Amino acid sequence: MSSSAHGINTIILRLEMDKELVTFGQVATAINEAGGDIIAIDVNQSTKTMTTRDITIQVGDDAQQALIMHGLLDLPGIRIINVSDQVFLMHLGGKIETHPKMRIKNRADLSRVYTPGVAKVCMAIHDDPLKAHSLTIKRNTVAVVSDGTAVLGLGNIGPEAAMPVMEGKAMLFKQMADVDAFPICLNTQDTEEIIRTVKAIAPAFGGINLEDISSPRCFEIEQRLIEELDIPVFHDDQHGTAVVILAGLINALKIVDKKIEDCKIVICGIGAAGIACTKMLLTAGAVNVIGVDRAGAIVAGDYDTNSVFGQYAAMTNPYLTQGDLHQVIEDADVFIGVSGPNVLHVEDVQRMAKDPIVFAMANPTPEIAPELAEPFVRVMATGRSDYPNQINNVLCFPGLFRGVLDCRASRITEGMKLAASHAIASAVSDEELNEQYIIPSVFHNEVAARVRDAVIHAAIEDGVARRRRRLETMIGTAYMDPTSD
Ligand SMILES: NC(=O)C1=CN([C@@H]2O[C@H](COP(=O)(O)OP(=O)(O)OC[C@H]3O[C@@H](n4cnc5c(N)ncnc54)[C@H](O)[C@@H]3O)[C@@H](O)[C@H]2O)C=CC1
Ligand SMILES: CC(=O)C(=O)O
Ligand SMILES: [Mg+2]
Repeated sequence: MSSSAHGINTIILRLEMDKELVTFGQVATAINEAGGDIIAIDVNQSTKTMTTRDITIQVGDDAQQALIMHGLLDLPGIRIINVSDQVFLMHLGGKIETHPKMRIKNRADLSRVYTPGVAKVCMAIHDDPLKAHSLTIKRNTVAVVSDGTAVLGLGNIGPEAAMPVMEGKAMLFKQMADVDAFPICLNTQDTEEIIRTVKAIAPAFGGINLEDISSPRCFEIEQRLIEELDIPVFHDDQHGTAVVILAGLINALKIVDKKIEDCKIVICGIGAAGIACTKMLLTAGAVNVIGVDRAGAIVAGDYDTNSVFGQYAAMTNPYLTQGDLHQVIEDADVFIGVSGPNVLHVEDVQRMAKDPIVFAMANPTPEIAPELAEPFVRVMATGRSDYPNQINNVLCFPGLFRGVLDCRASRITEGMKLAASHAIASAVSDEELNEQYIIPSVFHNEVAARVRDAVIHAAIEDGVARRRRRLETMIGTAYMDPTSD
């Protein structure tokens, strides 16, 4: 599936046109009739008989792109020389690179940043390993680790194919919160080997962000790494997503004037994101949460109590509601989808309670297309950037890790996650809050700083902040003071 299958995209067509057989007007009409929007035209080459033009076109999806191509090929005297897709162009050669902080101008500099000078620094860290936090990049680094088993909603596509997502996460870490993140895609899907490998690379990092590792392996991998490492480990798809969902729900419930404890909440997709989201909503006061996976509602008694679904059933579905998604959705106040594409139907949404809230967060294709659901819901959100109300873990992980690195937290507590949710929700003021704006934009310039401050505050309260300098003075300061310890 190409990326243009997932939203508006821009393509550039290089067309060779025989001037005697076809006019540019005919070309433009063919593109417009197929639904394409021409946004730029460049003449690349022109002779008496032939002209080559680059035509930049906005297209809705792959089907529309194919329609445009067919329309053009139906014209006489047209040859399509090349099609370039902006999404692919932006990925050429990867999306990130490393930069040195200073230039080595001469031998004296060389002898300081490298041998022999560097040896002094090595030995200082050898004598006091904590100095690695102030004398190496560890102070500001996060490893974004994936095994490629649950990449977005694309499934087990392997480590190479996971790289573009992990590079994207690294870009976001840097741009949103000045964290230096490294995409690390492992060529193993074995739980023990992943744990061993992450532990082995940990010395270079101040934190570990696990990404797109499928459930249930992700639970053990995260738990073991939390126990066995002295830096924070956070599975973004579980907790980052849960933090942002709760933030969105806090604000959406204000709009519909309902209390979380009174709501029937259906969560579809009881994997990494679904389980963490459930736990967070229960902590926030939800009572009637019903989880639905491929085999229908998860009900106590149907599963071994030690299994993942057995443990899930024990904390949810108090009224033992049974059935598939289309049955369970009846009278639900809230639907949260973290499963796969198009599992929720318009008829389901129509049977929800008054003022339904639908968060269809499967990426890249949501559980229901907003165009279909919107006429029947009060608040609609997706995980995507091309619709309003983007509920995406990018609102959490940059600011959260910024806070964690700045206060050198030993781990990430429930209190820190809850604080992050409230910080994100608070970035939408009461005056701004409306059906189309329940969650701040990913580009809201205060979100990462708010999350960072709230996380540091909670880390101090929970006793997990290890920074030696007076921690209180960090809140509200500029990011990271490199001279302080
Ligand atoms: N918007 C956001 O920030 C985020 C969105 N997601 C999306 O949520 C989805 C799940 O992600 P993870 O929890 O990491 O994956 P996962 O693989 O851990 O869990 C997915 C779960 O959904 C279930 N599922 C799949 N198709 C289903 C269907 N038709 N009906 C019911 N259940 C179904 C699977 O059995 C599995 O239990 C993906 O599409 C992912 O892109 C995940 C994390 C963040
Ligand atoms: C956003 C994200 O992390 C996911 O869809 O997996
Ligand atoms: Mg993810």
